[in-house]
Amino acid sequence: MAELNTTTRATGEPLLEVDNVTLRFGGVVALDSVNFTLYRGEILGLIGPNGAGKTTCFNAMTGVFRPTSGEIRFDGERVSGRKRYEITRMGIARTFQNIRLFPEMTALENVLVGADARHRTSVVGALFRLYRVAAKPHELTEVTAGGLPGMVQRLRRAGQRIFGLSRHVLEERAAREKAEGLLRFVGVERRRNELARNLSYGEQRRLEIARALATEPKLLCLDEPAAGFNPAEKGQLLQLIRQIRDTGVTVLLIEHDMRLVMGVTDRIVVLEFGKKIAEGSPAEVRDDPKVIAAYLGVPADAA
Ligand SMILES: Nc1ncnc2c1ncn2[C@@H]1O[C@H](COP(=O)(O)OP(=O)(O)OP(=O)(O)O)[C@@H](O)[C@H]1O
Repeated sequence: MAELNTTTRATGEPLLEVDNVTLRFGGVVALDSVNFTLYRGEILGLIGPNGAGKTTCFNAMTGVFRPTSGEIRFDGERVSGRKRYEITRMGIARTFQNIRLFPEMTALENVLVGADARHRTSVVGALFRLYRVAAKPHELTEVTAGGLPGMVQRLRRAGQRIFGLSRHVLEERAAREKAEGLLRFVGVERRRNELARNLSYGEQRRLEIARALATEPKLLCLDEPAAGFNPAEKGQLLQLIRQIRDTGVTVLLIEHDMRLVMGVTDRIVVLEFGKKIAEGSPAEVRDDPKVIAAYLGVPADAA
């Protein structure tokens, strides 16, 4: 199935380096001296049987857990020890195994929240500021009170507020347009004003991807994005992942569906019991006796 892959667009330049990472939960060694590099522009699959350490690896990359030892570098900078929002701003976004949207917000608002994680001035904050400023009309009508100094001071304050407001309005408008573009990109633009909880399961999964893309990531980590999908939806997801990569975003994919993984990834890293047991092209990994043994549950030398 490797022939289904699009041409590798990786530049050969490392984007994310997992350097000898070990992560323990008490007595459980979830990651055991794991090493791999993700190259800019590639789609890398991270696979392995249940409990192999895939999600823990995502969690270590995105600041949920700190490695017990070893280091993760992104774009040359150390990730380990940074706060989650800092890592988002560095350019790593993710989706979750279990969908984590804001169910009582509209699809569009969910994407705006993603954009907000990135912006210097908060777009969501701007919406609230709009109400606050609109509630103070007396400051403009009383502008002549207090003589010339008071007038100048009030005019300056009003000017600053109006200037600040217009900047926020412009920023909010740009964010809205971008969010609508992302909803269009993932194919749920018709549902933009619908509450997230009313979207179908497949639409919610796509919405999660749009929200992650709104943070303008260099790297998008997808944790089992095809879980619960029918074959047609999996085919559409495969296309979407390729399109995401074609926009210049590097993709790290955890997925149990082998057809999807083999069809869309450029390279694959295989974990088992927290250790990396194989790495290579989809064809190499598919034919690796250690991988076959890990999946079939038989010793490698007997596979
Ligand atoms: N927060 C935690 N506390 C304790 N143990 C944990 C925690 N998270 C994961 N583990 C353990 O670490 C190991 C790796 O789990 P992880 O969820 O990373 O595997 P996975 O490869 O993502 O599995 P799956 O495919 O089932 O999602 C497992 O033994 C798991 O029980």
